[in-house]
Amino acid sequence: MKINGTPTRTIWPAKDGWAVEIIDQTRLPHELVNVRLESLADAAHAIKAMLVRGAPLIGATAAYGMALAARANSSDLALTVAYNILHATRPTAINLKWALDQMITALGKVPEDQRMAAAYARAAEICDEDVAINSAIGDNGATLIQAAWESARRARGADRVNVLTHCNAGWLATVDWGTAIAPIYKAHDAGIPVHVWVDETRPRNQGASLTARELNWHGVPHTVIADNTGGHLMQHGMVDLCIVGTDRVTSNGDVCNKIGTYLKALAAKDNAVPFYVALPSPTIDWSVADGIKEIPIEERDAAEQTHMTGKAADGSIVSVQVTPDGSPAGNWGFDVTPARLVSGLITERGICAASPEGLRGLFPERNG
Ligand SMILES: CSC[C@H]1O[C@H](OP(=O)(O)O)[C@H](O)[C@@H]1O
Repeated sequence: MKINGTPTRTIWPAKDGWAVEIIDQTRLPHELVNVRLESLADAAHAIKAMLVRGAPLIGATAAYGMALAARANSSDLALTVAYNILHATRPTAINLKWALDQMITALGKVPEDQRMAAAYARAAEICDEDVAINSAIGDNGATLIQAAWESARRARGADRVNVLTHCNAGWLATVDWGTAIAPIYKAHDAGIPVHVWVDETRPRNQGASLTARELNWHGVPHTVIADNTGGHLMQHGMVDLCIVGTDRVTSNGDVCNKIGTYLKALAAKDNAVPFYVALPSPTIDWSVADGIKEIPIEERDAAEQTHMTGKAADGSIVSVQVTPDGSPAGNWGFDVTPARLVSGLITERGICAASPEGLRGLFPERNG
Protein backbone atom coordinates (compact mmCIF):
# COMPACT_ATOMS: atom_id res chain seq x y z
CA MET A 1 0.00 0.00 0.00
CA LYS A 2 1.05 3.63 -0.30
CA ILE A 3 1.72 5.92 2.64
CA ASN A 4 1.83 9.50 1.39
CA GLY A 5 2.39 8.17 -2.13
CA THR A 6 5.25 5.83 -1.16
CA PRO A 7 4.67 2.08 -1.74
CA THR A 8 5.12 0.52 1.68
CA ARG A 9 5.03 -3.03 2.99
CA THR A 10 4.52 -3.94 6.65
CA ILE A 11 7.79 -5.90 6.87
CA TRP A 12 10.97 -5.60 4.81
CA PRO A 13 14.71 -6.42 4.89
CA ALA A 14 16.83 -3.60 6.32
CA LYS A 15 19.40 -1.95 4.05
CA ASP A 16 22.22 -3.74 5.91
CA GLY A 17 20.97 -7.00 4.40
CA TRP A 18 20.45 -8.93 7.65
CA ALA A 19 18.15 -7.03 10.05
CA VAL A 20 14.42 -6.80 9.38
CA GLU A 21 12.19 -3.74 9.74
CA ILE A 22 8.50 -3.56 10.61
CA ILE A 23 5.87 -0.95 11.25
CA ASP A 24 5.18 -0.95 15.00
CA GLN A 25 1.41 -1.32 14.92
CA THR A 26 1.03 -0.63 18.64
CA ARG A 27 1.88 3.02 17.84
CA LEU A 28 -0.81 3.44 15.14
CA PRO A 29 -3.02 5.25 14.30
CA HIS A 30 -1.39 8.37 15.68
CA GLU A 31 2.30 7.60 15.21
CA LEU A 32 4.08 5.88 12.32
CA VAL A 33 7.16 4.24 13.87
CA ASN A 34 9.42 1.63 12.26
CA VAL A 35 11.27 -0.89 14.42
CA ARG A 36 14.37 -3.00 13.64
CA LEU A 37 14.32 -6.70 14.44
CA GLU A 38 17.88 -7.93 15.00
CA SER A 39 17.37 -11.27 16.71
CA LEU A 40 15.07 -14.23 17.20
CA ALA A 41 14.00 -12.64 20.50
CA ASP A 42 13.10 -9.38 18.73
CA ALA A 43 10.92 -11.27 16.25
CA ALA A 44 9.22 -13.32 18.96
CA HIS A 45 8.51 -10.19 21.00
CA ALA A 46 7.13 -8.37 17.96
CA ILE A 47 4.57 -11.16 17.46
CA LYS A 48 3.73 -11.71 21.13
CA ALA A 49 3.36 -8.00 21.96
CA MET A 50 1.49 -7.39 18.69
CA LEU A 51 3.87 -4.91 17.13
CA VAL A 52 2.89 -7.03 14.15
CA ARG A 53 -0.39 -8.95 14.06
CA GLY A 54 -2.71 -10.50 11.56
CA ALA A 55 -2.31 -14.12 10.50
CA PRO A 56 -0.26 -13.68 7.30
CA LEU A 57 1.99 -11.01 8.81
CA ILE A 58 2.57 -13.16 11.89
CA GLY A 59 3.73 -15.91 9.53
CA ALA A 60 6.00 -13.57 7.58
CA THR A 61 7.54 -12.21 10.78
CA ALA A 62 8.13 -15.73 12.10
CA ALA A 63 9.82 -16.63 8.82
CA TYR A 64 12.26 -13.77 9.23
CA GLY A 65 12.59 -14.74 12.90
CA MET A 66 13.95 -18.09 11.72
CA ALA A 67 16.35 -16.29 9.38
CA LEU A 68 17.63 -14.14 12.24
CA ALA A 69 17.99 -17.31 14.32
CA ALA A 70 19.89 -19.08 11.54
CA ARG A 71 22.23 -16.10 11.26
CA ALA A 72 23.19 -16.63 14.89
CA ASN A 73 23.31 -20.43 14.88
CA SER A 74 22.24 -22.75 12.05
CA SER A 75 22.54 -26.05 13.92
CA ASP A 76 19.59 -28.43 13.99
CA LEU A 77 19.21 -27.91 17.72
CA ALA A 78 19.29 -24.11 17.50
CA LEU A 79 16.69 -24.08 14.74
CA THR A 80 14.44 -26.44 16.68
CA VAL A 81 14.65 -24.15 19.67
CA ALA A 82 13.89 -21.14 17.47
CA TYR A 83 10.89 -22.93 15.94
CA ASN A 84 9.48 -23.67 19.39
CA ILE A 85 10.04 -20.14 20.70
CA LEU A 86 8.27 -18.58 17.72
CA HIS A 87 5.50 -21.18 17.71
CA ALA A 88 4.74 -20.40 21.34
CA THR A 89 4.19 -16.68 20.72
CA ARG A 90 0.49 -16.90 19.75
CA PRO A 91 -1.71 -20.03 19.43
CA THR A 92 -4.57 -19.26 17.08
CA ALA A 93 -3.40 -18.11 13.64
CA ILE A 94 -2.34 -21.23 11.72
CA ASN A 95 -0.15 -19.13 9.42
CA LEU A 96 2.45 -19.07 12.19
CA LYS A 97 2.94 -22.84 12.12
CA TRP A 98 2.60 -22.89 8.34
CA ALA A 99 5.44 -20.41 7.93
CA LEU A 100 7.65 -22.14 10.50
CA ASP A 101 7.11 -25.49 8.75
CA GLN A 102 7.97 -23.87 5.41
CA MET A 103 11.22 -22.56 6.89
CA ILE A 104 12.23 -25.81 8.59
CA THR A 105 11.60 -27.69 5.34
CA ALA A 106 13.67 -25.22 3.32
CA LEU A 107 16.55 -25.23 5.81
CA GLY A 108 16.53 -29.00 6.16
CA LYS A 109 17.37 -29.36 2.50
CA VAL A 110 20.72 -27.59 2.68
CA PRO A 111 24.00 -28.00 4.58
CA GLU A 112 24.36 -26.01 7.78
CA ASP A 113 26.69 -23.43 6.19
CA GLN A 114 24.05 -22.58 3.56
CA ARG A 115 21.10 -22.34 5.93
CA MET A 116 21.29 -18.62 6.69
CA ALA A 117 21.12 -17.68 3.00
CA ALA A 118 18.35 -20.24 2.42
CA ALA A 119 16.37 -18.84 5.35
CA TYR A 120 16.50 -15.24 4.16
CA ALA A 121 15.59 -16.40 0.66
CA ARG A 122 12.58 -18.43 1.78
CA ALA A 123 11.37 -15.66 4.10
CA ALA A 124 11.52 -13.18 1.22
CA GLU A 125 9.60 -15.64 -0.98
CA ILE A 126 6.90 -16.05 1.68
CA CYS A 127 6.46 -12.27 1.73
CA ASP A 128 6.32 -11.97 -2.04
CA GLU A 129 3.89 -14.91 -2.25
CA ASP A 130 1.64 -13.24 0.34
CA VAL A 131 1.49 -10.04 -1.72
CA ALA A 132 0.56 -11.94 -4.89
CA ILE A 133 -2.01 -14.12 -3.09
CA ASN A 134 -3.70 -11.13 -1.49
CA SER A 135 -3.86 -9.22 -4.74
CA ALA A 136 -5.65 -12.22 -6.26
CA ILE A 137 -8.02 -12.36 -3.27
CA GLY A 138 -8.72 -8.70 -3.94
CA ASP A 139 -9.56 -9.35 -7.59
CA ASN A 140 -11.82 -12.29 -6.73
CA GLY A 141 -13.56 -10.49 -3.88
CA ALA A 142 -14.09 -7.32 -5.90
CA THR A 143 -16.57 -9.23 -8.07
CA LEU A 144 -18.79 -9.60 -5.00
CA ILE A 145 -18.64 -5.87 -4.28
CA GLN A 146 -19.42 -5.10 -7.92
CA ALA A 147 -22.48 -7.40 -7.78
CA ALA A 148 -23.63 -5.90 -4.46
CA TRP A 149 -23.23 -2.40 -5.91
CA GLU A 150 -25.35 -3.24 -8.98
CA SER A 151 -27.98 -4.84 -6.76
CA ALA A 152 -28.11 -1.85 -4.36
CA ARG A 153 -28.41 0.57 -7.27
CA ARG A 154 -31.27 -1.42 -8.84
CA ALA A 155 -33.11 -2.15 -5.63
CA ARG A 156 -32.97 1.23 -3.91
CA GLY A 157 -31.23 3.66 -6.20
CA ALA A 158 -28.26 3.59 -3.87
CA ASP A 159 -25.35 5.97 -4.45
CA ARG A 160 -22.86 3.72 -2.68
CA VAL A 161 -22.36 0.10 -1.67
CA ASN A 162 -21.85 -0.55 2.04
CA VAL A 163 -19.43 -3.23 3.21
CA LEU A 164 -19.00 -4.08 6.89
CA THR A 165 -15.74 -5.50 8.19
CA HIS A 166 -14.53 -6.60 11.62
CA CYS A 167 -11.09 -6.16 13.15
CA ASN A 168 -8.21 -5.52 10.74
CA ALA A 169 -7.73 -7.86 7.83
CA GLY A 170 -6.17 -5.21 5.68
CA TRP A 171 -2.73 -4.33 4.46
CA LEU A 172 -1.60 -4.06 8.08
CA ALA A 173 -2.56 -7.69 8.74
CA THR A 174 -0.45 -8.97 5.85
CA VAL A 175 2.66 -8.03 3.91
CA ASP A 176 0.57 -6.01 1.48
CA TRP A 177 -3.00 -5.58 0.15
CA GLY A 178 -4.70 -7.41 3.05
CA THR A 179 -7.31 -10.13 2.73
CA ALA A 180 -10.81 -8.87 3.60
CA ILE A 181 -9.86 -5.30 2.69
CA ALA A 182 -8.09 -6.19 -0.57
CA PRO A 183 -11.43 -6.49 -2.46
CA ILE A 184 -12.38 -3.09 -1.07
CA TYR A 185 -9.17 -1.50 -2.36
CA LYS A 186 -9.61 -3.15 -5.77
CA ALA A 187 -13.26 -2.03 -6.00
CA HIS A 188 -12.44 1.50 -4.85
CA ASP A 189 -9.57 1.79 -7.30
CA ALA A 190 -11.90 0.56 -10.07
CA GLY A 191 -14.28 3.44 -9.33
CA ILE A 192 -16.99 1.56 -7.44
CA PRO A 193 -18.41 3.89 -4.72
CA VAL A 194 -17.70 1.58 -1.80
CA HIS A 195 -18.16 2.70 1.79
CA VAL A 196 -16.91 0.67 4.72
CA TRP A 197 -18.49 0.24 8.15
CA VAL A 198 -15.46 -0.33 10.35
CA ASP A 199 -16.11 -2.25 13.56
CA GLU A 200 -13.89 -0.65 16.20
CA THR A 201 -13.17 -4.19 17.47
CA ARG A 202 -12.74 -4.12 21.18
CA PRO A 203 -10.65 -4.62 23.20
CA ARG A 204 -7.52 -3.80 21.14
CA ASN A 205 -9.46 -1.71 18.63
CA GLN A 206 -7.77 -3.08 15.52
CA GLY A 207 -10.65 -1.68 13.46
CA ALA A 208 -10.59 1.82 14.92
CA SER A 209 -6.80 2.08 15.01
CA LEU A 210 -5.67 0.01 12.02
CA THR A 211 -8.47 -0.49 9.48
CA ALA A 212 -9.59 3.12 9.75
CA ARG A 213 -5.94 4.22 9.56
CA GLU A 214 -5.22 2.37 6.32
CA LEU A 215 -8.56 3.24 4.68
CA ASN A 216 -7.86 6.86 5.58
CA TRP A 217 -4.43 6.65 3.94
CA HIS A 218 -5.95 5.11 0.80
CA GLY A 219 -8.88 7.54 0.65
CA VAL A 220 -11.63 4.94 1.01
CA PRO A 221 -14.84 6.36 2.55
CA HIS A 222 -15.52 4.68 5.89
CA THR A 223 -17.31 5.10 9.21
CA VAL A 224 -16.01 3.69 12.48
CA ILE A 225 -18.78 2.10 14.54
CA ALA A 226 -19.12 0.40 17.90
CA ASP A 227 -18.94 -3.39 17.60
CA ASN A 228 -22.59 -3.77 18.62
CA THR A 229 -23.90 -1.48 15.87
CA GLY A 230 -23.73 -3.87 12.92
CA GLY A 231 -26.96 -5.72 13.67
CA HIS A 232 -28.95 -2.48 13.79
CA LEU A 233 -27.45 -1.35 10.46
CA MET A 234 -28.32 -4.69 8.88
CA GLN A 235 -31.92 -4.51 10.12
CA HIS A 236 -32.22 -1.14 8.34
CA GLY A 237 -30.74 -2.26 5.04
CA MET A 238 -27.55 -0.28 5.55
CA VAL A 239 -25.15 -3.20 5.00
CA ASP A 240 -24.96 -4.77 1.55
CA LEU A 241 -22.15 -7.21 2.28
CA CYS A 242 -19.91 -8.35 5.11
CA ILE A 243 -16.30 -9.34 4.42
CA VAL A 244 -14.00 -10.39 7.26
CA GLY A 245 -10.60 -12.02 7.55
CA THR A 246 -9.65 -15.15 9.45
CA ASP A 247 -6.86 -16.70 11.43
CA ARG A 248 -7.75 -20.29 10.70
CA VAL A 249 -10.31 -22.04 8.49
CA THR A 250 -11.00 -25.73 9.06
CA SER A 251 -11.45 -28.42 6.43
CA ASN A 252 -15.19 -28.14 7.10
CA GLY A 253 -15.21 -24.39 6.43
CA ASP A 254 -15.54 -23.24 10.04
CA VAL A 255 -13.93 -19.82 10.46
CA CYS A 256 -11.88 -18.65 13.43
CA ASN A 257 -11.51 -14.91 13.59
CA LYS A 258 -11.36 -11.98 15.97
CA ILE A 259 -13.81 -12.13 18.89
CA GLY A 260 -17.19 -10.78 17.82
CA THR A 261 -17.11 -12.21 14.30
CA TYR A 262 -19.56 -14.97 15.21
CA LEU A 263 -22.10 -12.45 16.51
CA LYS A 264 -21.78 -10.44 13.29
CA ALA A 265 -22.38 -13.58 11.26
CA LEU A 266 -25.51 -14.35 13.29
CA ALA A 267 -26.87 -10.86 12.59
CA ALA A 268 -26.03 -11.22 8.91
CA LYS A 269 -27.84 -14.55 8.70
CA ASP A 270 -30.88 -13.12 10.44
CA ASN A 271 -31.02 -10.22 7.96
CA ALA A 272 -30.04 -12.13 4.79
CA VAL A 273 -26.85 -10.09 4.42
CA PRO A 274 -24.11 -12.01 2.53
CA PHE A 275 -21.26 -12.85 4.92
CA TYR A 276 -17.96 -13.66 3.21
CA VAL A 277 -14.57 -14.58 4.61
CA ALA A 278 -11.34 -13.76 2.78
CA LEU A 279 -8.32 -15.98 3.27
CA PRO A 280 -5.05 -17.02 1.68
CA SER A 281 -4.59 -20.79 1.40
CA PRO A 282 -1.96 -20.93 4.17
CA THR A 283 -4.82 -20.02 6.54
CA ILE A 284 -6.59 -23.32 5.85
CA ASP A 285 -5.87 -25.88 8.55
CA TRP A 286 -6.63 -29.14 6.75
CA SER A 287 -5.87 -31.11 9.92
CA VAL A 288 -8.94 -29.94 11.85
CA ALA A 289 -12.64 -30.19 11.02
CA ASP A 290 -14.64 -28.86 13.97
CA GLY A 291 -13.43 -25.34 14.68
CA ILE A 292 -15.30 -24.87 17.94
CA LYS A 293 -13.85 -28.05 19.43
CA GLU A 294 -10.37 -28.02 17.90
CA ILE A 295 -9.04 -24.47 17.42
CA PRO A 296 -7.14 -23.01 20.43
CA ILE A 297 -8.54 -19.61 21.37
CA GLU A 298 -5.94 -17.17 22.66
CA GLU A 299 -6.68 -15.47 25.98
CA ARG A 300 -4.70 -12.27 26.39
CA ASP A 301 -3.85 -9.96 29.31
CA ALA A 302 -6.94 -8.50 30.99
CA ALA A 303 -5.24 -5.10 30.84
CA GLU A 304 -6.16 -4.97 27.13
CA GLN A 305 -9.79 -4.95 28.32
CA THR A 306 -9.47 -2.70 31.37
CA HIS A 307 -7.33 -0.01 29.71
CA MET A 308 -7.44 1.98 26.47
CA THR A 309 -4.72 4.01 24.79
CA GLY A 310 -5.32 7.13 22.74
CA LYS A 311 -4.37 10.71 22.00
CA ALA A 312 -5.05 13.31 24.69
CA ALA A 313 -6.17 16.86 23.94
CA ASP A 314 -2.54 18.05 24.17
CA GLY A 315 -1.52 15.47 21.54
CA SER A 316 0.23 13.15 23.98
CA ILE A 317 -0.47 9.44 23.84
CA VAL A 318 -1.96 8.22 27.09
CA SER A 319 -3.45 5.05 28.54
CA VAL A 320 -6.50 5.19 30.78
CA GLN A 321 -8.32 2.65 32.93
CA VAL A 322 -11.94 2.20 31.88
CA THR A 323 -13.04 -0.28 34.57
CA PRO A 324 -13.20 0.00 38.38
CA ASP A 325 -10.16 -0.99 40.42
CA GLY A 326 -10.52 -4.63 41.35
CA SER A 327 -13.05 -5.58 38.66
CA PRO A 328 -11.77 -8.71 36.91
CA ALA A 329 -11.83 -8.73 33.10
CA GLY A 330 -11.89 -11.57 30.56
CA ASN A 331 -10.09 -11.21 27.24
CA TRP A 332 -10.75 -13.97 24.70
CA GLY A 333 -9.13 -12.99 21.42
CA PHE A 334 -11.10 -15.08 18.92
CA ASP A 335 -14.30 -16.98 18.26
CA VAL A 336 -15.40 -19.56 15.70
CA THR A 337 -18.12 -18.95 13.14
CA PRO A 338 -19.66 -22.25 12.00
CA ALA A 339 -19.56 -22.82 8.25
CA ARG A 340 -23.39 -22.72 8.08
CA LEU A 341 -23.24 -18.96 8.76
CA VAL A 342 -20.65 -18.27 6.04
CA SER A 343 -21.89 -17.34 2.55
CA GLY A 344 -18.56 -18.17 0.94
CA LEU A 345 -14.79 -18.18 1.16
CA ILE A 346 -12.75 -15.78 -0.99
CA THR A 347 -9.36 -17.28 -1.79
CA GLU A 348 -6.57 -16.58 -4.26
CA ARG A 349 -7.95 -19.38 -6.45
CA GLY A 350 -11.54 -18.13 -6.46
CA ILE A 351 -14.66 -18.13 -4.31
CA CYS A 352 -16.08 -21.34 -2.88
CA ALA A 353 -18.68 -22.58 -0.44
CA ALA A 354 -17.60 -22.91 3.18
CA SER A 355 -17.68 -26.69 2.97
CA PRO A 356 -15.34 -29.66 2.45
CA GLU A 357 -16.58 -29.91 -1.14
CA GLY A 358 -16.09 -26.21 -1.76
CA LEU A 359 -12.54 -26.17 -0.41
CA ARG A 360 -11.49 -29.38 -2.19
CA GLY A 361 -12.97 -28.03 -5.41
CA LEU A 362 -10.50 -25.14 -5.29
CA PHE A 363 -7.69 -27.26 -3.84
CA PRO A 364 -8.01 -30.67 -5.56
CA GLU A 365 -4.51 -31.58 -4.45
CA ARG A 366 -6.08 -32.01 -1.00
CA ASN A 367 -8.41 -34.78 -2.18
CA GLY A 368 -7.72 -38.28 -0.98
C1 LIG B 1 -5.80 -11.46 7.66
S1 LIG B 1 -5.66 -12.10 9.25
C2 LIG B 1 -6.37 -10.82 10.17
C3 LIG B 1 -6.96 -11.33 11.44
O1 LIG B 1 -6.00 -11.29 12.52
C4 LIG B 1 -6.56 -10.51 13.55
O2 LIG B 1 -6.20 -10.93 14.83
P1 LIG B 1 -4.98 -10.19 15.61
O3 LIG B 1 -5.10 -8.73 15.31
O4 LIG B 1 -5.25 -10.54 17.06
O5 LIG B 1 -3.72 -10.81 15.07
C5 LIG B 1 -8.04 -10.64 13.33
O6 LIG B 1 -8.52 -11.90 13.74
C6 LIG B 1 -8.11 -10.48 11.85
O7 LIG B 1 -9.28 -10.85 11.23
